[in-house]
Amino acid sequence: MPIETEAPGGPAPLAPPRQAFIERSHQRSEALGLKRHEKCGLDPLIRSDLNLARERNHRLYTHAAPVMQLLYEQIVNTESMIVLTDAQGTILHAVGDDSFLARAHRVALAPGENWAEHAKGTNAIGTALFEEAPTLVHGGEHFMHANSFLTCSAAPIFDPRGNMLGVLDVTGDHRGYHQHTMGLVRMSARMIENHWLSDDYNNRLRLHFHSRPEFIGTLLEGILVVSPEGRLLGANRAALDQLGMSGAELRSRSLSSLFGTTPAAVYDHFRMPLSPPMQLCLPTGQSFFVSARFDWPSRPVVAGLRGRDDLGDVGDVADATPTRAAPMQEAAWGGDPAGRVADDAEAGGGLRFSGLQYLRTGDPQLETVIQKVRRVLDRGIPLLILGETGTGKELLARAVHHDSNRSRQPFVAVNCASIPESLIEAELFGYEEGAFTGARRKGAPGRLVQANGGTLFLDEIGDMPLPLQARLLRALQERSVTPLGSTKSIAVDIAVIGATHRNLRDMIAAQSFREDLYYRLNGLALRLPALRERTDLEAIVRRILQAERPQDPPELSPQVLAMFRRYSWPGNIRQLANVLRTAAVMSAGERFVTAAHLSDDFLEDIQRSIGGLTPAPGPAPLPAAFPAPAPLPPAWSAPEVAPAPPVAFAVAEPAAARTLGQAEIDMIRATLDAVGGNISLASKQLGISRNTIYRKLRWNPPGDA
Ligand SMILES: Nc1ncnc2c1ncn2[C@@H]1O[C@H](COP(=O)(O)OP(=O)(O)OP(=O)(O)O)[C@@H](O)[C@H]1O
Repeated sequence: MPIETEAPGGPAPLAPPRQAFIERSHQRSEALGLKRHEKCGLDPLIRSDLNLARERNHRLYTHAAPVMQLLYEQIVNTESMIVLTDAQGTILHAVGDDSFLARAHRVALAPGENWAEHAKGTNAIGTALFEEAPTLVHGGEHFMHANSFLTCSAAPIFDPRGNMLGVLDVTGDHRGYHQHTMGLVRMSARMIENHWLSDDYNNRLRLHFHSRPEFIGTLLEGILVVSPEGRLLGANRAALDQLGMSGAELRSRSLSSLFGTTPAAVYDHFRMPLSPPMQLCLPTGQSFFVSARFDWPSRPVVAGLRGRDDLGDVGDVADATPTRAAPMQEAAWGGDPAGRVADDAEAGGGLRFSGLQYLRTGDPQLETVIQKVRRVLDRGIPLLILGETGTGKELLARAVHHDSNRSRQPFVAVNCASIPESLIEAELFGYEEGAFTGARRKGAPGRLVQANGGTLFLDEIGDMPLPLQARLLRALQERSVTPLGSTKSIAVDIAVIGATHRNLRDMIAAQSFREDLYYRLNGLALRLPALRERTDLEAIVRRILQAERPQDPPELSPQVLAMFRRYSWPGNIRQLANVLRTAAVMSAGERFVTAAHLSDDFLEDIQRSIGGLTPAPGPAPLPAAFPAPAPLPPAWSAPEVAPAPPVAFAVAEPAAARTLGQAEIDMIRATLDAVGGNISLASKQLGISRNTIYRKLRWNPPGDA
């Protein structure tokens, strides 16, 4: 619901603490030599610096974008805007009503401008940065008179270790001030922080808690991240608030000193899928209800699990709400669709989590792949996984490791394309103390040695430079590694799984990949189907939505499902997961994901990919800082309230023009083709890093192009 406009006015007269807060900031502004009558001239970063700042803060924006969009829906048509800045106060992105964006631009409230106190004096962004606290600056409280037509509510955003990431701000005309805005901004900042935390620690045990059980799963819940040994690794702000501790204080504690329990006891409690939350007490006697989550793959689930839904809730170890019954389709594939298989050897005849079983969601091509893998499991046969980006190559490698008899040893993944060429050798083989300038003093063991006893996953193996291919081959054949700068070799016992989206045979013909290494890696080649070739799109969607919103997993409306089925998914399951992650947040509280919950970038992409659709009156105009969307088909333009029959798409328009980002990707692809897929050569020709090439060719979530 949009914010109601209030009668002109402002916040209640300054309460003493707020008054002191504002006065302190005015004193700082004066001490900085700023003048109240100064005109806020434009002094933006040059375009490339802004792009650099955006690139540096890409992750922040990825997490903030869906939240900003949600927030924008609340403030649309209220003469206001939403601003995201980095930790230095530079505006990275702004969205808002066109007319207000134009007014804000006149006082330099626009991307590329810096709003730290030293640049603009007292203002919500700069003062929130300085005070590291949510800040409201209204009308004449701004230091510079030119800004006194604004009312600004800003909240800092922190990572789970307490580092400042940036500021989220809602600014509007001061006559439209509404007391709820600050609350909305604070909650939105918390949402971004919680996303960040889940993303950082998605394979760790996470405890979700609150003193009232009904608040678990809401933005008010505290989240603690716990290491297998019981150390507290991170926490969200609600956790610190509830526990009354700083991040540093919390990190010095352990789960047992805080709550008098251990990870093993937590796992034990949540062994049963429908276990109620635990009740845990601080040493002070304050009591909390706690539920726990962790994401697969991380440990075997033992004993007594009964059938649950097809989603297997991806490692949820606690869920106070009952889940839906298993759909027949998945049950028909045999075993427990959540990935559990009977295993008498484990846990006294209990059930064991199977990574490969987890991947069976009904696609016959994948089924064949899994059958093949099962036949060679633990036979010392190297696997080579082929498939487009995002098809699940790493997930399959992890599943193989998980189900193998090496599962208790490390799984080490190395992405050969994302490590700078000059560092790959040291990264893989390690180095001795003082082996080269810039190396860590003590030396490093190298990934092959780290994987000893376990599995080494060499992702993007086609991007390994030729000289290193020879070295890798030698290490694999001799089963030993000699670190850089050392004369001693170290014996290693590793299972190797390679993966690539390239055609290695073509590379061999072009002499950019060694034939002998190819045969050494290719004991069994497995091709993962692209998402568009798979028949289990719906099952994968259900699984991802369940993982995103375990308490109330939404479903796709028939329109969206129809679109998804027709789309080509160039980024495969990674792209699907990103789209659904955003949609799950956007559709919070609703049963269906509709087109209104999808990002405009994605809708534009779909439109281009499906090949031109009937233009419609179009959605509400997009804020200036987002690229203008292509017109949407009628079914997408109005908010869907309930599912309706699938839409028939009429081909009426030529495909939309390429975006700048697409043109860039095309150029990278063309260059790569011209140099036979050699990333190093392409990066030299294009003047960009190997890393950038790699990143751009992966499907990136909507954000900075
Ligand atoms: N069957 C699946 N169910 C749910 N999520 C999946 C499935 N397969 C892959 N994913 C998710 O899709 C994303 C991409 O998977 P993964 O990294 O394994 O792909 P990849 O082929 O190795 O990609 P790249 O070639 O770019 O390295 C991950 O977030 C992964 O968890």
